Order: sequence, then C-alpha cells, then structure tokens
Amino acid sequence: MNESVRHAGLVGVVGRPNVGKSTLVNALVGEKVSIVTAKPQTTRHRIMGVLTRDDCQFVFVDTPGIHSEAPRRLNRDMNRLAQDAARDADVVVFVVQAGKWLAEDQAILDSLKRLDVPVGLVINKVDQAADKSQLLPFIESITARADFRFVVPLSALKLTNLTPLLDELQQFLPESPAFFPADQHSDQSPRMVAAEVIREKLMMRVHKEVPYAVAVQVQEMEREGQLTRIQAVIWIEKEGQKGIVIGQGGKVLKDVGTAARKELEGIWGGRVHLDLWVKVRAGWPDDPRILGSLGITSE
Ligand SMILES: Nc1nc2c(ncn2[C@@H]2O[C@H](COP(=O)(O)OP(=O)(O)OP(=O)(O)O)[C@@H](O)[C@H]2O)c(=O)[nH]1
Repeated sequence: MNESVRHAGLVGVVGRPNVGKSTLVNALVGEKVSIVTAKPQTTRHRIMGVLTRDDCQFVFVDTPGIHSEAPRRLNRDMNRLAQDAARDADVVVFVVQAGKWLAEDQAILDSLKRLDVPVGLVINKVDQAADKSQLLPFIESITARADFRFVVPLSALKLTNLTPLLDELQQFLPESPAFFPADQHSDQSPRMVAAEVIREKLMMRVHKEVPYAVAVQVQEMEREGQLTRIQAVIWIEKEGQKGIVIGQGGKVLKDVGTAARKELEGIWGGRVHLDLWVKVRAGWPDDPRILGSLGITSE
C-alpha cells in the first residue's frame, strides 16, 4: 500500500449513455480501463479506475447510465448498479454533454437529488460545441437546475481541463489510507478484462447489424507458463444474428478473435490462445443466471 496517501475515496461517475463517462475515467486514470465504443450502453460492469495523485487516491466508479425507463431486467439491474455506485460514493460527478440536455439527463439529476451525496457537474465534449458562444448560456441553464458543488467544463477526448476537476474532487476525499497500491489502475479481474476486450472487438465489427443484446462470458481460463488459454461464449439473442457474428466462412469471428488475442497479449505480455463460440439464448437479458455470471446481479 502507498504509505503517503492520506485521503482516499470513491468518486461515482454518473450520466446518461454516450455522454463520455468511460472516456473521462480513462482520461483521468491515464490508461484504458473501460470499453469505449460509439454505441450507447456498452458498460456492463461497475468498473473502477484508480488514480493516486500526491497524497490522494481517487477510486472512480464508472457506472452504466441510469435509465429513466427500464423495461427489462438487464436495464433494471444496470440501473440499480448505477444508483448503488452513487449512494456509496463520497462525491458524484454528473456528466452531461455540452449543448445537449435531454429528458434522460433530467431524470438522472432528479434521482441524484434524492441521494445524500455531494454532486458536481461536468460538461463534457466542449470541443465539439459548434457555437462556442452558446456554451456559457448552456452551462448557466444547467447549473440553475440544482445546487452543484462545482462545475467543470472539459473535453475528456482532448484531455482539456482535467486537472481542475481533480482539484475539485480532491476536497471531497475523506481522510483514509489508500485502498489500492499506487500502480494499480483497475480492479478488473483477468476474466473481466478478457470478456470486455472480446466484446469491444465484436461491437467494433458488428455494431450496425446487431443490437446491444450481445454478451461475452469467459468459461475457462488457465495459464500454462507464458500461455493463457481462454474459452469464451458470445451469447446472442436470435438465431438470425448468428450468421452476422460468425461471418462468411467464419471470417468475422476469426477477425474478432485475432484482434482480441493481440490486445490481450499486449495487456498481459505472453501468448494468448482464444477459443470463441457463438450461442443463442433467447431472452438472455432476462436470465438472472447469465446476468450473475456476467457480474450483474439481480438480488
Ligand atoms: N468530441 C468528443 N467526443 C467525446 C468526448 N468524450 C467522449 N466522446 C465520445 O463519445 C462517445 C461515447 O463515449 P463513452 O465514453 O463510451 O460514453 P459513456 O458515457 O461511457 O457511455 P456508456 O458506457 O454507454 O454509458 C465516444 O465515441 C467517445 O469518443 C469529448 O470530450 N469530445
């Protein structure tokens, strides 16, 4: 443990899908800890990024977007994870997108107001605001909606204005020894890392054809010296999606496997042997056993 750390705490990162929460955590922690794709709702786990700076340790709880409507069990469970994360946090960062305030943002803000946790506002993607003169009125209109403890406009993508956010957050970290060693950036298990990487590569290939209902489950993982053997199942909801995920002559699956293997070899060093299967399980987003094995519990 890091002896010099005197303040440490949990920072909940909350916002609707696609506002840039994963990008922000990655930018702050300085290492890829969560999957980022151009598709909303890809973060399925509570993934923590850890940053140790001076005598402070920030533990970011990167939550799925809180959804105003949650018709399916998967969404309900993700919703609960997000709320739990916010409730446990010492401070919450509410992330919104510059120039874009939706009903969903308001619904999340309303649920945050019910929690007894300090909330700060991050206006992300300021780099992409077409009309910069509109930025200030936008910020004013949002800050009028709640009693935010701080407001930081920034760009997670361009890495601008991140230090002021850390300076603000630092004030909310309670006196505490470090939770993690200073060089540890993520608490993801190797199985979770493998599943996330495979899922990310798959979504990069098929996100246009296959909706969100794809899950990756690592069934076997064993190390033999420098070699890691992984067997993973890609769960899809419909038989008709099988052809898309496998591709002609198995090409898509092969490419996904190769890309995932290379990335995992880069992360862990050593060699990786990856076996992928595609299985159809209608209604998996409603199956508590599958959700449980993916780290999403319904209890
Ligand atoms: N221009 C611009 N794009 C950004 C910025 N931050 C994030 N993005 C992009 O916004 C998209 C969504 O980013 P994510 O970090 O996956 O968003 P998220 O809020 O974690 O999304 P969920 O996991 O679905 O809740 C990606 O294409 C990012 O590259 C930013 O500061 N500027």
